[in-house]
Amino acid sequence: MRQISNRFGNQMVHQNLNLDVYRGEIIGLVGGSGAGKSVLLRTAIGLNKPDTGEIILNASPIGVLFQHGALFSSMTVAENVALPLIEHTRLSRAQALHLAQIKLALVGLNQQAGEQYPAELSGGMVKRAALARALIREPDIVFLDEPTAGLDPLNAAAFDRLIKTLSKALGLTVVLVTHDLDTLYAICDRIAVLADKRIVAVDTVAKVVANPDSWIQSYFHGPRGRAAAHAARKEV
Ligand SMILES: Nc1ncnc2c1ncn2[C@@H]1O[C@H](COP(=O)(O)OP(=O)(O)OP(=O)(O)O)[C@@H](O)[C@H]1O
Repeated sequence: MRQISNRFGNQMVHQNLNLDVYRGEIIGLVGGSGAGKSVLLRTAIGLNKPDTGEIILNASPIGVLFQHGALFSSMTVAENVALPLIEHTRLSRAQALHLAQIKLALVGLNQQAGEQYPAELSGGMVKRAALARALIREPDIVFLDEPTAGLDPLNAAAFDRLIKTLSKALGLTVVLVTHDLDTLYAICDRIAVLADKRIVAVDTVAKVVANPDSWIQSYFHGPRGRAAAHAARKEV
């Protein structure tokens, strides 16, 4: 991202923002509520045209997991996962559904789950299904908006592991927006901090945590930040 600016009315959300994402890394984007993380994600994937600047994306296709999973309730889980193939390729419906089952297996969902409707699955299973859909066109890069939001801690940790395993096994680049400090410590190779309309720090977790910026200090060294850091150290 080069010199990105986004303005809504007289509200400037991003101003001359720059960020590089490296191939194969998991990079976490953090920032306060309303800092502009979702807008930045939408800009990166082309859903929002920035007022200035450019996105240089050497990847095609891309995969996206939206904040609320966004599966269609009137379709089965497998039909949801197959949809991008049905829309963007010449595969038959049967072929697309077959590939959907394979992707569902990759994220740990069986055939029976594929035949159910989203409302019949648990929150964790819906997230997995949404991830399978994001992966269905074999993207080089996926954008995940708060992937663990709404999951209980055990399911959130399992979903973190799944993202990391898939990223390393498939060489997949992952850009994720998160408020989940455990996710940051557990799976992110680097963290980008969005504050004051730009990326104020981008580095490994250890280096970002040591950054003297006041927002970073209060975010990572508040009670929850300390607990997450402590838990991460214990795991190592
Ligand atoms: N389409 C839009 N029209 C007008 N204002 C918008 C639009 N989209 C976002 N905004 C504003 O841009 C700012 C950044 O919003 P954004 O959703 O990116 O924040 P965020 O960092 O993702 O927040 P959160 O962590 O709470 O999800 C907010 O003040 C929001 O009201």
